[in-house]
Amino acid sequence: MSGLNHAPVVRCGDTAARAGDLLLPGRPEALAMAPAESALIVVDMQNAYASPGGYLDLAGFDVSGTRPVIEHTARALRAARRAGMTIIFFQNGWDPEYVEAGGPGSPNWHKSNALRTMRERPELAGSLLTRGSWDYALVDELVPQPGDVVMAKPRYSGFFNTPLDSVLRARGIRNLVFTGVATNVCVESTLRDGFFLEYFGVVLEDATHQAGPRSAHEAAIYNIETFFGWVSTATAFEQAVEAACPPARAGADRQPA
Ligand SMILES: C/C(=C/NC(N)=O)C(=O)O
Repeated sequence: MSGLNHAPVVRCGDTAARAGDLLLPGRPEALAMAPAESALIVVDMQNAYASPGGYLDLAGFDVSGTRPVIEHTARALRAARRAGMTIIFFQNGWDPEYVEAGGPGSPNWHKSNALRTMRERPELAGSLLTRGSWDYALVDELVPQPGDVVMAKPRYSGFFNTPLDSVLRARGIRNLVFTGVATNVCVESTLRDGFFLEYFGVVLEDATHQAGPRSAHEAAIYNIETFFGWVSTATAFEQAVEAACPPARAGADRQPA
């Protein structure tokens, strides 16, 4: 992708890049990150947000552009696994009684388009973003593997009322690489909160999709690039992993006959 800078390089702690670092081209600068200090955060790749017939679709948002997001997230997952990074899948939603969603005393009750849609269409009551439902489930193409962390979140930010910060700190993680839906809601909210908590956040822009018009995605990317973090692509991430972790020599892992 054009526009991704290769220099200068930013590294958490402002130290020089070290052997084994991923050197990720990005905007406004490239980032150097040790895989052991980095996590791939897959935000809400649930049927609700990425599948026709899911919540966003039913609420009138265009989800026709989410297929490439699934594909690019799958590629980022393969690369992150190869690099040995921590992988965190978020699932947004609430208990079947919607206690965690908050009642009329919560702004979430008023602003959540999922809750509003269910109030407007009672036949959908109990089905949107409800734990245990098809809508809540991750898309079939993105299956967590043993060792991945799957975390529920009840609000847009992955840092709010979740163990995310303590899980990351316990592992010494400083860099967060984001994919998922929606760029302008949960991805941006989580990356922003991470910024305030001193995490270095980078979004893979081709592995995200907005809720709303394309200009909402562009505005979120602008905010991230200009104020809160860095912007790269799934392809650049794959290539950075490839460069840092070259494939084993052909035959090197064969057992002796
Ligand atoms: C609009 C919306 C976005 N969620 C997200 N995962 O970014 C919602 O949950 O209502």
